[in-house]
Amino acid sequence: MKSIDTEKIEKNIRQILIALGDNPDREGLAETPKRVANMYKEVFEGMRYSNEEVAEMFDKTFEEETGYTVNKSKNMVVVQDIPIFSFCEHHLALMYNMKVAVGYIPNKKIIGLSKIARIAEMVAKRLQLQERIGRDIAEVMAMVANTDDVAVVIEGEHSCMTSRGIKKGGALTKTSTFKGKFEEDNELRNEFLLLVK
Ligand SMILES: Nc1nc2c(ncn2[C@@H]2O[C@H](COP(=O)(O)OP(=O)(O)OP(=O)(O)O)[C@@H](O)[C@H]2O)c(=O)[nH]1
Ligand SMILES: [Zn+2]
Repeated sequence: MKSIDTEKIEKNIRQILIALGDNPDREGLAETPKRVANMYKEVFEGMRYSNEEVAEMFDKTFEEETGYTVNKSKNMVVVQDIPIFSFCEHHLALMYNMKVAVGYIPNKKIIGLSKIARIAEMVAKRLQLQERIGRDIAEVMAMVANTDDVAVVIEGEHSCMTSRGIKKGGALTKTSTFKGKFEEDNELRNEFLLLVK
């Protein structure tokens, strides 16, 4: 676990305000460096933890009592439409309208459903790439669920593409990550994609 140096962020945001030609001491801006530092602490919380540490944090599983996996090795659990925000590492720009779908095939134990959303949220709270958010979620899920059979689909809009640069508002990026049986078994992968459509 690492800590986020809010004092350093505060000092540097003040310098950015000066570089922008504004007066950091005027009333509206006086507390802005502190506010931004606190905001960064919140929205980049996931940078404090490795994927292993995130897995330990949300490792709430239940022995599989429902018979869900008995003789049906391919039964999957899917949680979709998990809303997240993130920040692209290239521009520090917001990724928004993001929705995550996570599927896995239980291996003797099942994960508390809210923990799946918590995992997605925590890894998104880093300087990210959409592709890497998918990989991070899949990696943490695999550790918590003790299975390699994990699928993640993410869609999102990137403000670095919609509000600046090429300015293509509405352009939607979709990424997928498949591990284990989802990677090997076309039928299974298609079933997952059909479920989350
Ligand atoms: N693969 C991927 N690319 C991203 C993501 N977020 C932002 N990018 C892209 O990262 C690239 C950075 O490209 P550069 O050419 O270095 O940056 P730039 O000059 O600001 O480029 P433009 O955005 O085209 O104006 C851009 O094409 C962004 O659209 C992401 O999550 N995944
Ligand atoms: Zn960007």
